[in-house]
Formats: sequence, C-alpha cells, structure tokens
Amino acid sequence: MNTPIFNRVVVIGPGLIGSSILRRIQKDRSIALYTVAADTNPQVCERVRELAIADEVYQDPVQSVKDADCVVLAIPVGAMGEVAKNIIPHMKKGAILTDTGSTKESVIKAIEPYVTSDIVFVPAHPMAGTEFSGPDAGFESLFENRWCLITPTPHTTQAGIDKITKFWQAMGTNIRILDIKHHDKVCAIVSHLPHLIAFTICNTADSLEDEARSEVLDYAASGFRDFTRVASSDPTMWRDVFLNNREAILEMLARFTEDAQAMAKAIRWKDEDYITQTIQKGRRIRKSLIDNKQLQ
Ligand SMILES: NC(=O)C1=CN([C@@H]2O[C@H](COP(=O)(O)OP(=O)(O)OC[C@H]3O[C@@H](n4cnc5c(N)ncnc54)[C@H](O)[C@@H]3O)[C@@H](O)[C@H]2O)C=CC1
Ligand SMILES: O=C(O)C(=O)Cc1ccc(O)cc1
Repeated sequence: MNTPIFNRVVVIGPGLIGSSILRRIQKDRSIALYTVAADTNPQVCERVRELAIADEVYQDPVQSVKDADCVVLAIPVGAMGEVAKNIIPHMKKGAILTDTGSTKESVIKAIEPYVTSDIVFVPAHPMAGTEFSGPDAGFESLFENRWCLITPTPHTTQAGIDKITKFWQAMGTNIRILDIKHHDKVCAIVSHLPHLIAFTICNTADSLEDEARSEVLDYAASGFRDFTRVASSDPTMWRDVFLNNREAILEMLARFTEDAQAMAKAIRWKDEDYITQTIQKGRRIRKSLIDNKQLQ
C-alpha cells in the first residue's frame, strides 16, 4: 500500500458529510490508517458505533483530537468557531484543521482567532450533498466527480493545501482554489438562493386559502415536487448558512427579485420574446450541466 495521506483523521460531526468521508476512508485505507469520530449528540455516537464506520467514537470533541494529524469539522457553520476554540489547544503540533462548511468568510472569521502558529488551517467546501442529514444519510460515493472548493487564508501553507487537495482527490472530487469572498458569492447564487426559494415557495403554497392548499399536494406537478425535495433539507444547517452568508445572499436575492419583476412585466405586457428568451437561457444551463456530466 502507498504511504497513507494521513495516519489519524478525526471527523467532528459524522452526519451526512462527515459519515460519507468516514465511509470513503473505510473503503480506501490509503487515505487514513485510523479514523476517529466525535459528536456531541449521544444518539449519533451510538449510531456511528452500530454502523462501525469509525475506529473510535467520542462524545467530547476535545478528547477526540489527541494525536490526530487531520481534524475535519463537518458540523453546522454556526458551531465551527466554538468547537475550534475548544479543540485547537489539544491538537498535535503540525496538525491540519479543515472544515466542510457551506460558507467560508464567516467560518474563517470564527476559526482564525484560535488558530495557533503550529496548526495549519485549510478551509474547504465539498460541493456535494443531499437533502438528508445524519450518519445514516452518508454514502462513500457522495463526492465522486464533484468539486471541492479550497479557500486558503493568508496563513494557510502550500503544504497544507497540497495535503487537503490529495485528501479530497482521494474522496473523488476535482479541486478548485478560490478566493474566500468569491466562494461565498458563487455559492449564494448556485446553492443558497435556490434553497431560500425552495423553502419560500413551499411556505407560499402552504399559506394559500384552504381549498387551493388542499390541492397543492394532490396535484403537485414535478416542478413543485423538485422544490419540496430541496425544501426538506435540515433546518439548523440552513438557518446557519443564511445567517452566515448574509451579504452575498441578500445581494443575489435583490438581483433575482429584479429579474423576477422583469419576467412579471413581460407576462403583463405579453412580451413573447422576453419570456421565450428567459426560458431558453434556463434550458441552455441545464443542457450544459448534462453535457459536462454534472448531472446523472
Ligand atoms: N448537507 C449538505 O448537502 C452539505 C453540507 N455541507 C456543510 O457540511 C457541514 C455538515 O453538514 P451535514 O453533514 O449536512 O450535517 P448533519 O446535520 O448531517 O451532521 C452534522 C453533525 O454535527 C453534529 N454537531 C452539531 N454541533 C456539534 C458540535 N458543537 N460538536 C460536535 N458535533 C456537533 C450533529 O449532531 C450532527 O451529527 C455543514 O457545515 C454544512 O454547511 C457541505 C456540503 C453539502
Ligand atoms: O441537495 C442539494 O440540492 C444540494 O444543493 C446539496 C448541497 C448543499 C449544501 C452545500 O454547501 C453543497 C451542496
């Protein structure tokens, strides 16, 4: 076997993302020789033991990080700072701290003040997931053929970037190094705003008068069903995402609102060309995703 990328990897938060990482390592031990999971929820710890997807399981993140050469924070973005503050003093010199958070500027701001000179912090974000959460939701091929975005801070070393690049390549992802603010803008439009729209449209449908509401579920066409899939995502995770990428989400929402108003105007004034062009652009985006094999 090749030299493993890491000896001991600790995943804090073995939910959808964390347990998928653990499952992948279990299949490919050249990623890490030994795995540890830590979760403050005792039921999650119990389930991870039953599933036998980690070599060791702790309820206390502080105890779990001893001797680790890589610690992965896979917890909601609003919890990252506090956990980093508690674990960093117990981490081994030279160890890497990384995360999987959906927002980057706020996570970096929350973690950086606690990063000591002997720890390398490499912020990362796998662009892969589902609407499900928890340790049962994970699967080892989740990251296959997807992107992992790495957003180094001015203190992140090249050696740290190289290690986390290897780690995520072994998970099956392609890698892009992105500027932190740019990451948050891009994710606001491709991920955060679509979720905001899905949650909102389900609420709008639910707030219709009684007779229309009862029909929503009976006749739900596949477009509405697709929105309900996205809208069934975890409330804690998404509350944290919205509150931790406020500026970029509000900016993209304002642009979206302008475009929706333009569409409303086109419908009011029967502007066939505008309506047709808008639909055609949507179709082109879908086709380019299929052509680039981003959709199965
Ligand atoms: N769900 C998705 O599709 C994706 C999520 N992400 C990001 O990855 C992270 C994890 O997301 P998921 O795996 O979906 O969440 P999840 O809800 O499936 O798992 C999170 C786990 O963290 C644990 N946890 C919460 N606070 C904790 C704390 N203070 N200490 C220790 N454990 C704690 C929870 O008990 C839970 O088991 C989030 O930051 C999210 O933004 C990134 C890409 C995709
Ligand atoms: O399931 C979906 O629709 C997703 O969009 C998954 C997802 C959720 C959050 C991320 O930060 C990245 C990917």
